[in-house]
Amino acid sequence: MKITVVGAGAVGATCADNIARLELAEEVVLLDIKEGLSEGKGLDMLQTATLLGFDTKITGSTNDYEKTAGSDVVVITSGLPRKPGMTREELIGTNANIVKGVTENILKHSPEAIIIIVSNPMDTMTYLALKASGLPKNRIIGMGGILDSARFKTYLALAMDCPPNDIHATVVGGHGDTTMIPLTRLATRMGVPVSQFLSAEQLQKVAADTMVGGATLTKLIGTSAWYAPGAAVAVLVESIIRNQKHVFPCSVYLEGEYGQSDICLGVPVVIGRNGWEEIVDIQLNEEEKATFSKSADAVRNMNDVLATLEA
Ligand SMILES: NC(=O)c1ccc[n+]([C@@H]2O[C@H](COP(=O)([O-])OP(=O)(O)OC[C@H]3O[C@@H](n4cnc5c(N)ncnc54)[C@H](O)[C@@H]3O)[C@@H](O)[C@H]2O)c1
Ligand SMILES: O=C(O)C[C@H](O)C(=O)O
Repeated sequence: MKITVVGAGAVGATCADNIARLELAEEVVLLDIKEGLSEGKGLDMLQTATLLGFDTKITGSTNDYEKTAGSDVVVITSGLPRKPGMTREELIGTNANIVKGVTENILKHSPEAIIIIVSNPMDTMTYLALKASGLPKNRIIGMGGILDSARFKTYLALAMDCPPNDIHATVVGGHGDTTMIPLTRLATRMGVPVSQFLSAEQLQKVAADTMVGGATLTKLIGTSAWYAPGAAVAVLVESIIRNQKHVFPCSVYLEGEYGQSDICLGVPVVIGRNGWEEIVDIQLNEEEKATFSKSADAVRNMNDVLATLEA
């Protein structure tokens, strides 16, 4: 197996590091436009192999797509991150061109690849990659919901003072400060509804903290997060490579599911060797359906901006 990560910045390098440690492929290629960055970070990572005991070749590449040829999975993280006070949506002007160009270059050398989109605004970048590539819909996956769900579980665990791994909870909808939907009603602590442990006010605060989880970190760090995003990508790649069939919330192309069409939005999907293989219907209640529909409207408005950029 061969996996390429495009963008050797904070998120891309963390993805590559996790993927190498998990030995998900014989070779991981890290590509960036900044001269020497991916070669340097790749070599640094490779020098952890004897310390951490993994056996993955790591190749750096300054914009040479020949080196990515024959990749089974490609993760696109190239593009600007937001600064404190910004929304992810404000990145569209710069990142749309980057994501489109990278997608085209990747496919010239890896026509069979499954592509994971990380660059923001992620749902719109996923839609753009799908339209620009013409690939079958199951091979384009936007990563956001896995990260948002990890944050949701973390905040729930902190509020209940319990281990995060005892929590099952999911976030659907868009990967935006106002578009993501933490499904509080369905969250459980080992199968017991979290409402049995937390008041309505506490649950509301957990949901609100989850929604601005990325903004909170951006304010603290000065740029956006990378440890949890890198780990979230790695578990997604692992489910593909090892055909694990995990159900993860991912941004995928909807054709009537959840009442939406011609849009990429976060819903639970089965992830296996073919990419996303099936959409799982959560059976949202009326209130959740209305929130999902509002989230879709906001993402669709962003998708409409793409046409103005191309003009
Ligand atoms: N979907 C998510 O859950 C999620 C999570 C975290 C970050 N992000 C997004 O991921 C992106 C990257 O974040 P980061 O913190 O790693 O930023 P970063 O600035 O650290 O790294 C981005 C890298 O992309 C490179 N790049 C730019 N144009 C390129 C091109 N045409 N080809 C190859 N490389 C190119 C840059 O040189 C840079 O090294 C941002 O858009 C950020 O908003 C998304
Ligand atoms: O918050 C951001 O801008 C980056 C990313 O989408 C995140 O949620 O960490």
